[in-house]
Amino acid sequence: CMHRNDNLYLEQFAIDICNHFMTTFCQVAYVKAYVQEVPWQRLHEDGVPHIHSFICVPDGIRFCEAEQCRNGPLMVFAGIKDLKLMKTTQSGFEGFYKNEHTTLPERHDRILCGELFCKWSYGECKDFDFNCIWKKIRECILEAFAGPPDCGEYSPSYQKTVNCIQMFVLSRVSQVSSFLLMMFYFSNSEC
Ligand SMILES: O=c1[nH]c(=O)c2[nH]c(=O)[nH]c2[nH]1
Repeated sequence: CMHRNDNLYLEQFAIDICNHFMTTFCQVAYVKAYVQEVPWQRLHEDGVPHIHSFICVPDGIRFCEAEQCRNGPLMVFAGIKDLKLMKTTQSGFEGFYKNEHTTLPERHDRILCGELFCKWSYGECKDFDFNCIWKKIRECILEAFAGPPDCGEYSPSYQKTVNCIQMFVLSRVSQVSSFLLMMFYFSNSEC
């Protein structure tokens, strides 16, 4: 059980586990440590923090991985999973390739709803402020998905939106050396 504390990184915990197994057992050839946060938030009543009660708010689960082969570099990855997002308007599906088999009509106003999974790598560096970078990437994802709060932004397809998010994150966060983003798209009846 880890407490949310700005000096404590999930990533550091995963790195420590890798180091522990590599240095303690000489027969170990490969270690991979996966750590994920459970998003408990303390309950508040009229602004007063509750002494013992919490609520689980899974609005994007933080996880990380540290991986090492003996004599190889220690690789660190982090990510967000189970992040459900929806746009109630300003979304369509248009401009896709069509031939004689195409039955799907173009749409210019629909609900876009999906679950995002993303994972990025930090390369070999271990001296980043992992908490700050994770928060920044989450903010970039939300900003690129939604657009400005007062007017939003039109999405011509979820593929285009996924691409915009990827470009936005890579342009804003230089510490990321690779970035994978997948969106599991829900049709309207599953939203
Ligand atoms: O944004 C979309 N991309 C698709 O590839 C697709 N396919 C589909 O049926 N609806 C949608 N919407």
